[in-house]
Amino acid sequence: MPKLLLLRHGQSQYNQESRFCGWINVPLTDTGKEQARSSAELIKTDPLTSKIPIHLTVTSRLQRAVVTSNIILESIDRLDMDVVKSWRLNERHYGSLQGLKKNDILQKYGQEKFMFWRRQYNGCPPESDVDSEFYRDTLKIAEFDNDLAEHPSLVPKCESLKMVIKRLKPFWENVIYASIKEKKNVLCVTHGSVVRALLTILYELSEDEVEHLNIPNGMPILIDFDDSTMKPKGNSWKYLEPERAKIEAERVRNDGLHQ
Ligand SMILES: O=C(O)[C@H](O)COP(=O)(O)O
Repeated sequence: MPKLLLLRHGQSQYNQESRFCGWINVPLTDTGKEQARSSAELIKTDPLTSKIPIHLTVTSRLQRAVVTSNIILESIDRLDMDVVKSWRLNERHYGSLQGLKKNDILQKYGQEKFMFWRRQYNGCPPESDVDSEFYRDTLKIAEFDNDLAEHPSLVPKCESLKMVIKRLKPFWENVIYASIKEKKNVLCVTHGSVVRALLTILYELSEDEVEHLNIPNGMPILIDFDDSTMKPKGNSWKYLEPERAKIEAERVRNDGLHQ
């Protein structure tokens, strides 16, 4: 039964500072690195995953995900593994909110608008100013990711979850799902919005269901695929640590709500 191990990167500098991050290429904090090591430990020891050979790792172009995957691969002694990196696994582009403190945006625009931008399926933040310092990392990724360099019209200035699903689908079909169909196990280390987007694709979540989904840092999710239908088994995904994931997801939901 092929498997997908899916997780959000460990805590980043902007997670710690409660700032909108998107495509700004901030590093992991020490806590984030520790979370990556704990994820690896869990993958190595949990009876559901300890015997599973991982065949392919996929991650984004942002260092918080790349470093999380490197730490995991080093900890499970699989630095030899093929790793595919793509902008299509990048966090949702948070437009002109990138770099700003979440609570400042809440105070300025109110909770309804704040949560619309953070969680609604069609919630697209205002566009980035392409000359601003907060757009520099976007331009750098656009230059060095071949796929994006060849399709400059795809470089985002802001994104809703709906837009993330659209740009993610080709990578899902051609890389992740293509490997799963060959009975390979895939590790995908990505970002909160991309995990939400993948779960929406896999479980056909409604706009309302995905609006209430919050993804904690560094907590592996296991998805088994049925050998004959090649669809996810059961009607939901499994966190390796479900109780802790619930608590941490609530913390993510409340990010920025208090000063
Ligand atoms: O890009 C970001 O700011 C975070 O990684 C996700 O933030 P959110 O939980 O506010 O969407």
